Amino acid sequence: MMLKRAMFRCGQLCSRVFAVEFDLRTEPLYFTLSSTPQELHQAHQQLFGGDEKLFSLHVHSDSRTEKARTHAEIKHKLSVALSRDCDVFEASAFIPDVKNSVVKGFFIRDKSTTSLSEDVLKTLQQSKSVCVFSYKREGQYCWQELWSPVNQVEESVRQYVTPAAAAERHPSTLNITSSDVYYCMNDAYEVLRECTDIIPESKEVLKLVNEQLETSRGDAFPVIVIEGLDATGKTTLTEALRESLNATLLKSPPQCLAPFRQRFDSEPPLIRRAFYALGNYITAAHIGKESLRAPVIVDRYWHSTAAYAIATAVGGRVENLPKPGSELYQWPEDLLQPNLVLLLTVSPEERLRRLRDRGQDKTVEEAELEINQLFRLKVEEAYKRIQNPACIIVDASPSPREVLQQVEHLIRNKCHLKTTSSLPDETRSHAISPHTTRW
Ligand SMILES: Nc1ncnc2c1ncn2[C@@H]1O[C@H](COP(=O)(O)OP(=O)(O)O)[C@@H](O)[C@H]1O
Ligand SMILES: Cc1cn([C@H]2C[C@H](O)[C@@H](COP(=O)(O)OP(=O)(O)O)O2)c(=O)[nH]c1=O
Repeated sequence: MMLKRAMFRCGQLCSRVFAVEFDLRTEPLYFTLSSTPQELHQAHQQLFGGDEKLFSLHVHSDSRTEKARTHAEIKHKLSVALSRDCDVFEASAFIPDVKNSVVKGFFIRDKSTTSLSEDVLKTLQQSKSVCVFSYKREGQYCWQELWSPVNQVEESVRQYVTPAAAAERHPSTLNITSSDVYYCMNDAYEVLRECTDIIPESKEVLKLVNEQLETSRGDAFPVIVIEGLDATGKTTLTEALRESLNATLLKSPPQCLAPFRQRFDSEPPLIRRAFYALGNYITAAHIGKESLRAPVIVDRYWHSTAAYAIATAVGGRVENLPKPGSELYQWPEDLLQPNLVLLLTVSPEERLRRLRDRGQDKTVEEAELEINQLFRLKVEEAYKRIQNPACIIVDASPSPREVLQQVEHLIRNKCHLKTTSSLPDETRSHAISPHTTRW
């Protein structure tokens, strides 16, 4: 029974294209399966041509929360339980251009002569959501079969690995909508509602959302969002702007969600990103109220939520990101829009200096920067591709005072707002007023 179910699931997988993130600097290795032997290309030989043991493992479930949590659990187990002789690559099985068709998983290359990887896979395979394949070679060819630790899979058919053309859209971009980025409040709300049994804090977060549903914003004071990677100077600038504009300072996620943040940060992206998305709607409600009284400065908002989510979801290199203009960079229809979004940018070296000045451990931070170099590049690129409203790039490498002046200048031009602090004393006045025209 168990085997039948596994075979059914694997059968569904076999009609897909497989992608293995074999080398993060290049595009994935793509292959399909065929009942007749197929010669491997040189690129595929690198993975399938040696004499290492090869396995792939995919996580399948009708429940999205169960699927996300099982995937995260397996990722963790593979990273701690396998020996150093094993390479683990991100892998997926998908139908090209079909949204939500991706079944995520891992590809394992075991160079050892021990049976450790088989033992680990045996335990993992006990989960009804996990499907394991092994890969065997014969001369030029390599075939995939449903893996069983006791070799009882007589019915299993040999499916030959067949090199496939690169997919136009990187597979990781197919499942982003409503799994990593939420384009309306309800989608994010539903995910947390599905989690209330396993994560009791979800109830409290949903309660806060219900209490603070967005109030409408009429002709109000301007709303200016400051975005950027960690240590680009957002806190420094937003504090200065609060002074100079006599503004209210808000942030996303809002203070009321701070007690839950750590809990949700330890959850897989599906749940963690829903939490951050809801944070924006609470902040939006605060913006709606506060902008009736004064200009509002927001430290991170939707751009951060979407850019970090997309950069985490998209494996490998920057080229794998959704192309500029993709619908994945659209602003959610039901989320209050700011008047201006400014993206602070500094060179990686300057960022490192600022992180250090802030007291972060030098070696830990350097190692992190190195490992996450690709991630940072992807976040920054995603920031720049988000539309309606798009962000304006601000070079944040000069002194805090110069950055403030530059930003004040932009605000004056774009929001028709007079600012006071960095002007000469005699010209200072409380010159900020609400707008009579629509922003
Ligand atoms: N324009 C600037 N020039 C030099 N150092 C800066 C500048 N802006 C901020 N810093 C310093 O860099 C560090 C990070 O700034 P911070 O405002 O906390 O960044 P963020 O809020 O984006 O993480 C702090 O130590 C801060 O004093
Ligand atoms: C607002 C937001 C932040 N983040 C991430 C980005 C940063 O790595 C991290 C920092 O958040 P932040 O609250 O700005 O912390 P700090 O004040 O210490 O800089 O949270 C998201 O992943 N999604 C979001 O929606």
